[in-house]
Amino acid sequence: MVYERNPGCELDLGWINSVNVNLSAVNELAKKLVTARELKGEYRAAWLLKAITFIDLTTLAGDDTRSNVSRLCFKAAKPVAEDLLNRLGFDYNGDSPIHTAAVCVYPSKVEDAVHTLTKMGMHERVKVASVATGFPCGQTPLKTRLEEIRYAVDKGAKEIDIVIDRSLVLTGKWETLYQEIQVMKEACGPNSHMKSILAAGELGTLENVYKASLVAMMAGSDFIKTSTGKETVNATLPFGIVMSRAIKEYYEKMGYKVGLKPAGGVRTAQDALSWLILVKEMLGNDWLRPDLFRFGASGLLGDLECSLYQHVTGRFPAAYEFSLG
Ligand SMILES: O=C[C@H](O)COP(=O)(O)O
Repeated sequence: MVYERNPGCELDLGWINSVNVNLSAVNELAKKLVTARELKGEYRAAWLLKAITFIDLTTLAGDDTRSNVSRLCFKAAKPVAEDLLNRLGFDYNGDSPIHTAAVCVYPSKVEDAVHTLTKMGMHERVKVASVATGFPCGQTPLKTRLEEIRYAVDKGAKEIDIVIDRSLVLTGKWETLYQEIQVMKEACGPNSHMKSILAAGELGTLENVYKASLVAMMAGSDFIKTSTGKETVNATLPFGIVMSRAIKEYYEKMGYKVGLKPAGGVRTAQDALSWLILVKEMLGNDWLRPDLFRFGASGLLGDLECSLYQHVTGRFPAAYEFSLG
């Protein structure tokens, strides 16, 4: 996976203040995306497999342990039962492309994930992502938030999912938001990719989601991510539409491709297909690569595997036939 780094640009308040979102057009498009996901036949299997390669397989729970993080890593490295994968024409030998893009854990579990993936020889292919900066609320002092990033990088995280301080968006403090994200990017250092979680469900309006997306990109975010998974409203298609528009506009003006990561509540194969169609329609095939698109999900993989099984056998799997992970 080759990352394109976003160097960011100066904060452009004129650009931010010119943002205007047509709510009914966004909702209309979101409805169409739900209808468009009814893919059939071979295409469907190919898209389901592709969806697996975009997952940041996540565990962000208070009871995470070294062993459940290890299990997560095994599942990330071999996400589909081997016999099912064989029936789809793939295997796990050599350079199998079938693995998730990353695992995503708390900073204190980064070392465990790096250890397991290294032992499996998969650490170059399955990245270790860590949430940081007072996840999920981002309400700790900036100094502490930056230390958390440095800790996770030091333990081997190659991707850092920061959370923004939503109060800065709600009070229109764009300069402070920009400066905070900029120093967070610096703290990630030259080798760790930064995803900025906007927590769109807490930003009040779609216009704020658009503006926060632009500020995050101007400050150098390599990805913008919808949600932490802990808000009341997480990854919705309207958020995805608005954030994709912002990504496209940023690309057209600045020439850098920033990635998109819907996260939180993406649980079914149908949800995943809607997102893939959204990205294809709004950003184009260039974005359908793990370095530019991810799903942050703890439960999606099981349903993708189940749908692949159904595709191959024409029936739902019995519980004993494979682990849904
Ligand atoms: O960043 C990833 C999210 O926390 C995952 O949310 P989820 O558990 O609803 O899939």
